[in-house]
Amino acid sequence: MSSSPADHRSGFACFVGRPNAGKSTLTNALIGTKVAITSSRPQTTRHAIRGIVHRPEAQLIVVDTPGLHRPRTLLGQRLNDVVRETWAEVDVVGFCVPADQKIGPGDRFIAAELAKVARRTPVFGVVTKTDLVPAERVAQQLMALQEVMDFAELIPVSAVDGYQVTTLTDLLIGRLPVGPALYPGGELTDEPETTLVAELIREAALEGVRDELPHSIAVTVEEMVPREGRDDMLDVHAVMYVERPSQKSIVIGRAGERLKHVGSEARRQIEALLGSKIFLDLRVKVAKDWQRDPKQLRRLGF
Ligand SMILES: Nc1nc2c(ncn2[C@@H]2O[C@H](COP(=O)(O)OP(=O)(O)OP(=O)(O)O)[C@@H](O)[C@H]2O)c(=O)[nH]1
Repeated sequence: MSSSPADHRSGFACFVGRPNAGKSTLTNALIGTKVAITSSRPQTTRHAIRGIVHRPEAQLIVVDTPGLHRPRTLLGQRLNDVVRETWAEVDVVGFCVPADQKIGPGDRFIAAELAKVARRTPVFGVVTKTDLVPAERVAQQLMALQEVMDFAELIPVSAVDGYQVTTLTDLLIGRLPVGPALYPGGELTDEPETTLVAELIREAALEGVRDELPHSIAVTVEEMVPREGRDDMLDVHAVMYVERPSQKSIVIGRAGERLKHVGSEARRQIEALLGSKIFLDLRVKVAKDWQRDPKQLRRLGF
């Protein structure tokens, strides 16, 4: 661990907001590397993946939580528990509302929950995706957001064109306690590599399946080992779980085309993450109703 100046700050932040608010993309923009999972489908972030902003004067650890939502399954309940636990632990929370959508009941539901932690933890109102709308619309959204609850800061940002991403980072850092760096320099995430690899495969699989049910796919990495006799190649053995045989045929596709595409897309992402060539052995299995079965949930890492 590097030595830190006396006024060095360190601590945790997380972004909350309804599905698709842009939390993962914003986390990636802050960190500058792809660690959280983005997808155009809602509620795809499951793990509290952390990315770390390293600066000489501060270390900001971003915890990316799943979206808070009305729970219908055991998995849904666990996700909400994770969200609340995360809020209780962090130093500052960013509540994300997209600039291009009206503030609705979903946002108010989250704001009401957030108001409970706002006494102890500063909550920022963050208007995301400002690149999608004209400036007047951003201003209107800021005013509408101000009505929802008392924020410690209000700030518009765009993760896509980088607007105010650094300013937001500065403001977040300003709320961290004085303290030494908590993680060694250069480390971007403390998730085990296998979890990140599994998430990348799941993301690729979700992009491939245009119809339904992001929650019906889970991925585990069974083994990740260097290829014998080569130091530039890893063998990755992974299993994609679906809930029903019908879903299995969807993810495999006609003559295996879809699975092949998912495999090569995931391989590209994993190679970029690990900086090594990989061979991906990806199999599909049916784990009946895994979302409702505590034993299976545990095995799949929830
Ligand atoms: N134009 C634009 N699109 C964005 C921006 N940020 C995110 N998006 C898009 O909005 C969609 C949702 O973004 P995510 O970052 O996955 O949203 P999220 O809030 O993490 O979503 P969940 O994981 O479902 O809770 C994706 O298609 C992103 O590409 C932005 O600043 N500008």
